[in-house]
Amino acid sequence: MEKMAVIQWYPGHMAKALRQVKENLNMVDVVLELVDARLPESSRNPQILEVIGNKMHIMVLTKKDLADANATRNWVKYYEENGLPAVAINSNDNNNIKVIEKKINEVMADKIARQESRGIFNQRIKVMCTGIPNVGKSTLLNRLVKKNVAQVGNKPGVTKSQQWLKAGKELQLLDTPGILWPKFEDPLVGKKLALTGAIKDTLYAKDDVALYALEHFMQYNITALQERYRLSDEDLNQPIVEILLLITQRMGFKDDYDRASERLIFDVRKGKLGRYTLDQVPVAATEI
Ligand SMILES: Nc1nc2c(ncn2[C@@H]2O[C@H](COP(=O)(O)OP(=O)(O)OP(=O)(O)O)[C@@H](O)[C@H]2O)c(=O)[nH]1
Repeated sequence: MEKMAVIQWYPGHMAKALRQVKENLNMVDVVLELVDARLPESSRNPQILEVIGNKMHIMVLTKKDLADANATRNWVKYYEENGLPAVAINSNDNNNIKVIEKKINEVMADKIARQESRGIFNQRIKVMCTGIPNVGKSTLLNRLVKKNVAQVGNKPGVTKSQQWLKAGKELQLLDTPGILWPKFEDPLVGKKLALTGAIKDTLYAKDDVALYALEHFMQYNITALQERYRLSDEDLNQPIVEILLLITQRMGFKDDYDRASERLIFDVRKGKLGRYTLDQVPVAATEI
């Protein structure tokens, strides 16, 4: 992934956003750490985690409608078993929003009880919403607030500043811009983030990401690949680069595999090859 190695994707506003998270942490009761259900671990920003420290926090696996349902269940179970409250949601479904509200109340129950024993009632719970770009922070906030207050975009980096919003009678929410970390130790993480739309499209080599997608679907959902691009068993016996060239031809793009790669990535993002989860739950994990 040559392009990724040389292009600067950690602009000033991300460094600033991380500083803001740090500065506001004392003001909030609970942090929602939004991760993409299709890649829960790869979309966890280690810098955000470091800043959050021991603050009470809830893992929110977004876009569960795009992820493999079984894998999502296992991820939620995995986090919960490791002492981290977790919920999976589809922000486009209002019913899912209640799940978050319930979880926040659950996590805050002890603190609320302590406040009430001191005669303090009806304090709004202050919630900070963090995560990488395009993970769905603004969409979730808009749902919780029940109006369009945060700007939503299907490309990363739409939210540029922080804002406090009131949600119902109980919550006060702080939106933050998406934050990526400066360097991916594992190049695979970069490919997964690119494939799912967390990195600007101009910042990665499309064919590299398309080849990764092909490898994933060859292993986990070969039927979807065959059906979508009319590939026979024989076609799939070829080296992966040859398969990409075949798909390019099937798409009618002759030898323009850059264009085909773009289309393939788009298809994966839109769920045209079915639901998928790129991160596998660790089998014998003891801690996170
Ligand atoms: N399918 C699906 N799409 C979602 C969900 N949540 C958000 N999206 C879509 O994901 C894209 C990004 O959502 P945003 O809410 O703008 O993401 P953000 O985290 O605020 O993005 P930044 O401003 O870049 O930090 C939009 O196209 C949303 O419609 C979800 O649960 N399911």
